[in-house]
Amino acid sequence: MGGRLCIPAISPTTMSASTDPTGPERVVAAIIRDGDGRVLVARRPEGKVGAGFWEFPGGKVDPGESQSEALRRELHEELDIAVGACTFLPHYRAATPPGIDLAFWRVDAYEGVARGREGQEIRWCPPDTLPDLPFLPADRPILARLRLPSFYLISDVDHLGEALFEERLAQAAARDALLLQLREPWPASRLRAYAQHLRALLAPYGGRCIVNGDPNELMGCADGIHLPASHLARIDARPAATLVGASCHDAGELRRAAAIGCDFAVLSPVKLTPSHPDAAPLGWARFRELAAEVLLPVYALGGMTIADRVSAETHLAQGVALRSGVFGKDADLPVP
Ligand SMILES: Nc1nc2c([nH]c(=O)n2[C@H]2C[C@H](O)[C@@H](COP(=O)(O)OP(=O)(O)OP(=O)(O)O)O2)c(=O)[nH]1
Ligand SMILES: [Mg+2]
Repeated sequence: MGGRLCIPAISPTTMSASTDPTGPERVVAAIIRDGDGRVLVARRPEGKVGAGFWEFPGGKVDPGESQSEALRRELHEELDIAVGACTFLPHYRAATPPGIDLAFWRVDAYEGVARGREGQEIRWCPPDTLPDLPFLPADRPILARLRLPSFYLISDVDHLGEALFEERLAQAAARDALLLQLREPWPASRLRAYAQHLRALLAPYGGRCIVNGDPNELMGCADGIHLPASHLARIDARPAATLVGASCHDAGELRRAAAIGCDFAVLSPVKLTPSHPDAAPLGWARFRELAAEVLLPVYALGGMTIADRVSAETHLAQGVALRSGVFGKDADLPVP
């Protein structure tokens, strides 16, 4: 996941199938979730390339077909479902070898009961269990994305006070899947104790808490660790935590986060922010260029609001990172 990647310029408006026989094979794959957040995956049947490996349902785009037409046809053929609304996911980029152009779409609505119509095994799996299945290698970066929500919240406890912070956090967690970073200028003992408390608060909502700081001091107290950029520069191996994130500001730091196997990075500042008035903002165009160089999920940080989520995804971000003070203000909470 390290080096420079060639990202094909795919956009929903330029999606008709290639008629150039020397062009890449265009393939569409579907992310279908049930009400519990489980994802539908299929095992490639005997006789196909990659038989026995797991994949996301889908297949090749026929000449003259748009991607969404191909998606509807493939899911009818493979799963016997009629797809309604579906959404292109520009930030879902697979590690496909040259010659294949694999685009992911989210199925927002469908009719029917999915079944393996071509004799293939299908399963509904919680995203955390997907990495245990033998997946087509190209899909590995997609599995990492599926474990992460669109919102990465950064704590603001010293500013808000514990009671108000926890009230806002619970409100937000009830509305949307959340990953929270506990980031406070506290001694490790206080961070450890409060991280455990927050983890218990978030667990009933399916939210998770990771803690910012030195992995040697904080390991095991939360669902993971967030590495400050200064720490990322000093370590050679990924800390053995369930989830590991890293703060990055340039291409070198992003490549390093990818190389040591972080699960995600946060890239900042995207816009001007009162907390860092002297830092030159990257802007969305530069953010996209930097995010395109790694397959690692990258959150956008700096001057973000909840409404920036859509811009973030079109600029290849996993989602937006924002401080809880901003997150809860004036009931400005995420739309489910
Ligand atoms: N459908 C799908 N294909 C994937 C994924 N990951 C991945 O590398 N691929 C590759 C495998 C194949 O080389 C190609 C898709 O081919 P396919 O065999 O599904 O195409 P198809 O459904 O049209 O099948 P066929 O009629 O050509 O047999 O893309 C994935 O998650 N889903
Ligand atoms: Mg297929």
